Amino acid sequence: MSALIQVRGISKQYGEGENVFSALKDLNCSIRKGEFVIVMGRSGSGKSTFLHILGGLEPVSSGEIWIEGKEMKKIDEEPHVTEYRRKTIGFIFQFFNLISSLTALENVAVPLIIAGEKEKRATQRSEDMLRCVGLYDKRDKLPSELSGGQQQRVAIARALVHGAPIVLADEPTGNLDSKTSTEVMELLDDLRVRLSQTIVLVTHDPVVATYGDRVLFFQDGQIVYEMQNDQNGDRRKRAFKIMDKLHDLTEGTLL
Ligand SMILES: Nc1ncnc2c1ncn2[C@@H]1O[C@H](COP(=O)(O)OP(=O)(O)OP(=O)(O)O)[C@@H](O)[C@H]1O
Repeated sequence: MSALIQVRGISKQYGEGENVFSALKDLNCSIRKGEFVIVMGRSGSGKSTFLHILGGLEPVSSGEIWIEGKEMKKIDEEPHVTEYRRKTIGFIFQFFNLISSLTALENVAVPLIIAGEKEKRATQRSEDMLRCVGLYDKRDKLPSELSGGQQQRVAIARALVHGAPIVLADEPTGNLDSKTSTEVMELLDDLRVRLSQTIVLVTHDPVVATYGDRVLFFQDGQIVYEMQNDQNGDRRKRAFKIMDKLHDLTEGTLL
């Protein structure tokens, strides 16, 4: 697998003068095409900032990011950044962020319609995607008529419908119970393999983290440890190993 995302010495500062705060500090990493990368760390360690920067929602203060061999600085300006977000990135959030007045099908179709796809084709692709997440029969329901897990599956369908090579997920199971969380993770992992996507996922949950190929542990805006997950090993053992490491790094003050 070749490097899809290259992060070279990036830093991110918020504020100015005396109030300047460094959310990311000289951070380096490389993510391969098709990899499933988990980002963990205590609250405020810079996980969401990292995801937002990768997604083109925030610029870096210094350093370089290369995506598919292109330097992001060149992407960072309009109109390229909007196009980058539309074509290259699929976002999944903790609170689903579905549009409450639109049906499941219409929500999934939104990125395609915005990208200028004809309505008939957009509907067809969205129906196919809803089939993939097992919700075709709920296509005409509003978000309020769906369970939390179903809403997140609609959000996953929306994130993947335009075939983005990179999926960025910020605590996608943070609002779900453990059984639904497992279902959502199984689905995401299955789709990732079927659609050849690369996922970077932020979570506080060690069980969710077991789905990744690799776990990056953040502390004070830096990656302080990396763990390869043995996908053939026992999931419970993997979760304990991750939990132990988190405990070591945060002295039990993570959550
Ligand atoms: N727009 C902003 N202006 C100022 N400071 C910010 C801004 N966004 C984030 N920060 C600060 O940067 C640091 C990193 O924030 P970030 O949201 O990336 O952390 P996180 O690891 O995702 O935390 P959590 O697990 O609580 O979501 C925090 O101390 C936060 O207060």
